[in-house]
Amino acid sequence: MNDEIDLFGDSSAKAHETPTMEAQVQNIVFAANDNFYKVLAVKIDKQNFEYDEKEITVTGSFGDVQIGSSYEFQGVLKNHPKFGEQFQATNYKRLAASTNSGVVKYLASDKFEGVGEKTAEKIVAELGVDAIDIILNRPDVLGDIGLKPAQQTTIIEQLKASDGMERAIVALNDYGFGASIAAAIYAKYGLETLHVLQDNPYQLVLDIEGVSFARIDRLAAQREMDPLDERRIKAGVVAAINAATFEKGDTYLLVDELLGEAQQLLQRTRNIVVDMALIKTAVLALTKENVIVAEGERIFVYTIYAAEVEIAQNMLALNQSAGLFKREAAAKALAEVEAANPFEYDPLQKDAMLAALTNKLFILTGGPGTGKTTIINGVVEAYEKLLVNDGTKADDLDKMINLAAPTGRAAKRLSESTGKQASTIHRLLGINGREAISNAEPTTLEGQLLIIDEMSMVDTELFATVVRSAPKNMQIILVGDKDQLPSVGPGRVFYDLLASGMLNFRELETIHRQGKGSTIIELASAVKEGTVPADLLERKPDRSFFPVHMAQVAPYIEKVVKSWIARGKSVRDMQILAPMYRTAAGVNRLNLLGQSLFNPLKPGAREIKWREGEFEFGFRVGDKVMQKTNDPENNVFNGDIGYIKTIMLAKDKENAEKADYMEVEFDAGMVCYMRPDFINITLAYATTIHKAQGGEYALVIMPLVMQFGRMLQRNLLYTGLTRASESLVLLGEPAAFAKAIETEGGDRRTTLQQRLAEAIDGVMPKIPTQIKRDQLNHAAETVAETLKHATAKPAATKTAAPEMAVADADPDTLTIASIMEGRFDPNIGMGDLTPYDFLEKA
Ligand SMILES: Nc1ncnc2c1ncn2[C@@H]1O[C@H](COP(=O)(O)OP(=O)(O)OP(=O)(O)O)[C@@H](O)[C@H]1O
Repeated sequence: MNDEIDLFGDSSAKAHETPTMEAQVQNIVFAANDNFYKVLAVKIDKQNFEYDEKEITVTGSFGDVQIGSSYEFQGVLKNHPKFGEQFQATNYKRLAASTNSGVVKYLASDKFEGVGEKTAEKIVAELGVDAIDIILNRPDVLGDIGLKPAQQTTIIEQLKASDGMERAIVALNDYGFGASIAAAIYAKYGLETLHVLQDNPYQLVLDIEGVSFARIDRLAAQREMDPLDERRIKAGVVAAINAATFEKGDTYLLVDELLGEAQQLLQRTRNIVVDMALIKTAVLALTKENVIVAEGERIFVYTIYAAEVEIAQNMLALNQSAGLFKREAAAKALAEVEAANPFEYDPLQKDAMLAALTNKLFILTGGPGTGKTTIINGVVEAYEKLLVNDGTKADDLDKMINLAAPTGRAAKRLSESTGKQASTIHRLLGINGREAISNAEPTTLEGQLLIIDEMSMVDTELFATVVRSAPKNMQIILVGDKDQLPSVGPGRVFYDLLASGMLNFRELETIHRQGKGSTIIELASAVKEGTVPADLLERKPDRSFFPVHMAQVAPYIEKVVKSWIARGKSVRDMQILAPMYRTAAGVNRLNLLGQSLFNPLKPGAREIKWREGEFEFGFRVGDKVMQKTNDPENNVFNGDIGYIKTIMLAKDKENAEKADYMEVEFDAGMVCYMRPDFINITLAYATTIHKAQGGEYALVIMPLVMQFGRMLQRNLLYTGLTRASESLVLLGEPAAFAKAIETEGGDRRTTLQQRLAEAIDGVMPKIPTQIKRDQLNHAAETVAETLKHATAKPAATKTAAPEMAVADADPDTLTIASIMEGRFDPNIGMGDLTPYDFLEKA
């Protein structure tokens, strides 16, 4: 039954070079319940690689593995830090069963309801060791040997399902899909998986997150699928909307933009000409199939369109219902909580807490140090008191309140500050972050209350999933800082919910954090207000701004870092943040600098040379690194920070596979990386501000130079500097600081506020609304025109940074105008001041 499925005709040739073994499964040590990942204990019959033992652990994506059956496994031998040598299978196939007892055990297992050991023994006695293949080929054989009809049906259906699943997994392994993504694909298509893969692999682009158009296009090209096939054009259109909305954070695209983007994508990946008429036909077909929705000139992916509508409807309905507790009871509980506090809540805080306790929906925003965490704590405590008064047992309280945040790091901080269990939103909803969120089947939340912190980072689709998972009577409190960067994914939910003015919210204004953190917070407030503080360049106990040119950024950071190290401080407590990767003040360059200072290459020490595009560096033991993708199997997620503990080099032949190998220690535990996995980590002495969202560091060093160009935006600057809890070192051009403040970037095109208004008026949009052909014709003309001009335009030239060196400016008389005009020499006024001074006194 298990003929090797060779979709693209190249796997058999590779099989010879790939480490391969035939082995009998002794036991299933672990089977993930939400994907195909399994750990098997096997006894080796034969292998084509060096390995002295007879038994080994095999990991990988497998279907319904049968204990006692023999399989051929292909993959690599790895050295796991905890579990020793393991065979990591990239694919497998079942060989003919080798023992009768194995087949009996399988048929008698609880997969086959109503089939006991006796019946299983009877089947094997009659049909022999090949019983399963015989039944699959000739199902009526079970009747012939006298099984009851119900038993026949159970066995045949279960065997067919398991066989189909196995074929699908083998094919998915062949494509190189990992366990989670394979599970997402199988969850979507079930027994149709093979059919979809063979007939229209482009469907995966539409249905499964993380399956890129380019990847499927490469595979389809190998199969010589027609590049003008309608299925390809449709997938290209959807991929183009997804790419454009993700890049800009908008929830929709204008139709003329879409046609242009789609044409470019479809032409680029196969180097062909795609007629606009074909794309228009595909757009029309997709609107008819409800894959995309057109509303006037705006085109949405259906799931995002529906997500905005759903969020609006749910939020409004929730907002109109009263909370579980009455005002008097809530006030009494709050007074008790406050009495036990070392301080009194300010009036705005009190008001916010009362609103949080007595409304079904409550939204809280505030800058750093205004007491958001304090309010979460107070509300949780008061809520627990109220629940106990209402008869909830103390042991059940934890189940009643869900605390969640969008990233692992933010969840950890929430858990530390509340002393209660907090999880990522994904984990709370039981979704692994790999399947398209619209395909995910989240668990229904339990309990009475859901509090989400760092809400500004939550995107439209994730929040729609939250809303869908929360039972109608669940109270929701959303907490965040609206002035921070919006989510990475499309939308700006938190901002829109607040800006609509239709939902219960409070904004905290009084800064309560005293002492060390205070002038950083003052600076943050000024940035938020859009003003450059007069004391920007003054030295404060906790912050300083060193006015330097781009070329001096690295040498100055070096001084700051050396001083940090000299004071016995650790790399763990500091972070260099920059808005972008390139330039001499960008993340890449500063990572190399950070590495050279914190972890210089010692003579004879190991280093694995690596390259990310133009960025070349080496991984060393001790390096601070960041995970760049979600890896639910190892419990590490995009943005998690770890430290390299072990490096093995291929040339030293220290591991069985004689390969380059690293082990990285994360909070969640040790994770191993082989060369193909190295792209999942990068150096993290410096990171982008986006990646640092939700994190907090004792020291933040942040360069700001005009060369950062478009990235100089107010909310980016604000997010970066509010990551600092004790010390902040800004360095660069004051003009860049001023430009960031002037630029209220991040204006995303979304319709959530419009949907809220429609919901309140009771005129919800009809889903879907179809696009008209004349609208497309008009759009196509615009695109053709734009493209014509675009080809005629010379390549964009970089805008030069404004001249800064005018030597007669005095920092004491610094004005915003002078900064903006560049009438300021960044070096004047530095005198003997060095970063050492700042840090020595801090
Ligand atoms: N009413 C108050 N009186 C005195 N101190 C307060 C008051 N409210 C909060 N604080 C204190 O101010 C500090 C900052 O509060 P909190 O951590 O809750 O702010 P936050 O908004 O969550 O800040 P961040 O976003 O930076 O984490 C804490 O030390 C807290 O104990």
